Amino acid sequence: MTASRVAIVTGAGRGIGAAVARRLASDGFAVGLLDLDEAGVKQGAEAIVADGGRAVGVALDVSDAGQVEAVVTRVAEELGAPTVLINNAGITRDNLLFKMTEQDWDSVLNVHLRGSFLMTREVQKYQTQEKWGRIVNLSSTSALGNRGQVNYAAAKAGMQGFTKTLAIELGKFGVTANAIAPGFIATDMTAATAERVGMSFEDFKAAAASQIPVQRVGTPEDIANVASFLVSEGAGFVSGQVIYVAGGPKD
Ligand SMILES: NC(=O)c1ccc[n+]([C@@H]2O[C@H](COP(=O)([O-])OP(=O)(O)OC[C@H]3O[C@@H](n4cnc5c(N)ncnc54)[C@H](O)[C@@H]3O)[C@@H](O)[C@H]2O)c1
Repeated sequence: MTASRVAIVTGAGRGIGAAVARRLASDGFAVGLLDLDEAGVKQGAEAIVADGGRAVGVALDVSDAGQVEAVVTRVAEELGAPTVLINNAGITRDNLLFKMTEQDWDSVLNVHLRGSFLMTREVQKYQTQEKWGRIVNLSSTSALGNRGQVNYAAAKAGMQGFTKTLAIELGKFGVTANAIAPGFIATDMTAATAERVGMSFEDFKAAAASQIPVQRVGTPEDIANVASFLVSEGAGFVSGQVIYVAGGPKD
């Protein structure tokens, strides 16, 4: 890999995004860690720098066009042209359809779809200029349908169509776009779901694991491993794909 490549990871303050940022740094990328949680990304960037890597952590709301433009420009100035983008920032606002508010709907679609659109529109300027790029979008097994998640399922299915279209439009510039669709990954997001349904996280994970063919829930590193491959030089002929990382298909 060219040592100077720069990656941006959104939602890098914790969970999957933080693990992907650490992994890309150890793969040799300079990493811009972006998140609403400024303390989280600053800490993540400091840890990468302490390990001898290059990184910057910046606060950002991915659904705010002005902030996206300013922050991507800042990362480019501090680290160099960002040519890898991991659209990972996400939220859930679960409710059955009849209880779901417009706010629940709008906030989830805004972070996942509007946020990924704004980030990608900004980063593709550098990718098309450099004639090389990698985009990885976080979808979910919920894209196939999940009770209590009409908003999230719609957003995560939307991420798949978004990804395939990016692959078609940007391929001629040497840019690939793929989606990772995780199953159950143990993070604060799934811990919050456990709390909401009134279960301990340990019991919730055990119940989930019993339904997964490999009999365990996933870790953020399981996702980071696949992201690492998709952004590598060797993955240049893989584009427009959705990779399910879920311990096997639904039984
Ligand atoms: N955990 C799972 O089981 C699972 C499964 C499938 C898909 N995913 C997806 O993977 C991604 C990461 O999930 P996670 O489990 O690490 O979640 P998480 O809640 O632990 O972390 C998400 C991060 O995104 C940040 N974020 C939220 N809204 C933002 C915004 N508007 N701008 C910038 N940052 C924002 C949060 O501050 C947080 O640090 C999400 O897109 C999620 O939907 C997770």
